[in-house]
Amino acid sequence: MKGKEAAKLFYDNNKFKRAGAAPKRAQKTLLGEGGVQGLDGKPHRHRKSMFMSMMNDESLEKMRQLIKYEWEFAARHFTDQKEIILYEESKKIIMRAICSWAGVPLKEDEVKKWSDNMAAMFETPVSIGLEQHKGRKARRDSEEWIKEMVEEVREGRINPKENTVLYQFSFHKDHEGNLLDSQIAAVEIINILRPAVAVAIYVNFAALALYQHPDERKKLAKRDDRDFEAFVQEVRRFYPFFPFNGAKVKEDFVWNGYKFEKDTLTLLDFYGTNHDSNFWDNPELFKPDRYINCEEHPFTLIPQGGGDHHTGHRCPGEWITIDIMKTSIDYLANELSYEVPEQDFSYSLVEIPSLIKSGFVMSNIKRK
Ligand code: HEM
Repeated sequence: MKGKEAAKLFYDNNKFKRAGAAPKRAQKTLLGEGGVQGLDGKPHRHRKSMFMSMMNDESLEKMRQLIKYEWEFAARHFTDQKEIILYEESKKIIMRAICSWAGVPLKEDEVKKWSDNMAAMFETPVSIGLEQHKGRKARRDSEEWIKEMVEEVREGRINPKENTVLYQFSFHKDHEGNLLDSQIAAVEIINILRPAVAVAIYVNFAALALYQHPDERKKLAKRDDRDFEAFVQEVRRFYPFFPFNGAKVKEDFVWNGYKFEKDTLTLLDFYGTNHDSNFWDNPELFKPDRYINCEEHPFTLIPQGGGDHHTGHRCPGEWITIDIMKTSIDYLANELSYEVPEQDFSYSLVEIPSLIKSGFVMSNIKRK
């Protein structure tokens, strides 16, 4: 299904459930088992509140400062190198910032190892053979790493600050008042780290958009937050990322003449909804101006899901995603000068996730 009305239906908790909707292969790599994505009803709302409580103003401001600090640190090193692959560098920048924000200790010489592990989980969810094996190993290793950390926090052997993800998730009690199993707490902490690192994919698409739309890039020189917001929203709408999600029908019902039978897996086409010409004017054009003075789009701009963040499955990481993108775009548009050598900018509309083939190579980087 696609489009505004279909999205409203998909996010109706009386009609659809998530239990049993995710394929095993994705659970073994991308999602993990026992996490918030597969819960429904009260257990879901309760677990979701654990994520949402971390997304307050103070905490988001902290994340903005951390990502700026990490970009600044990385930018200094970019100027010593002949060229860099933006995708590889931004995964490390984000991993440092998100671990620091989440209270997860990460040694500098382990940044690459663990950011590669996070990436392997989202780069392989639909793959088979060796690639699938790589994703599964990354999940096993990462869960073991974080599970041990949760146990150490509980035993008082490491003491993260109270307002961090590591502390809050380690001591979170479920809707029946029990501590989460340490394995599940690990799955949920990874549900913060892994998708944050995946924002590197959007950073890459933003770099491509800046390169291919120099007039839009010029607008960002004024550093007006409204222009940054519009640019980010258009990158999230225009480029492919998480193409669809699935849910199962709760009880038989009929909608617009279509019969939905209990337990039928139903997919909502996120990319198709973001490009639906019934709603979007010239959806195949990259046009950030379309967001100036317009209202919110809870069921039409759904790159990270739609509906309500608290009661539904919409991504709780949207604010962090947008903030990481804004800071990264500011560095790419205003803080750095660089050349973009000839390379393969193509990306697929059928692979999950869709990555720019070259990873976006930048050379001769200087501070402005
Ligand atoms: C790279 C950018 C991101 C994309 C494209 C993305 C996309 C999505 C999508 C499509 C969903 C499912 C929505 C649904 O089924 O209704 C989702 C859920 C989720 N996302 Fe994100 N996300 C991103 C970043 C983040 C970040 C930065 C975090 C955490 C800091 C995060 C944490 C989560 C969690 C915990 C869920 C499960 C929510 C639930 O089931 O209630 N995501 N995301």
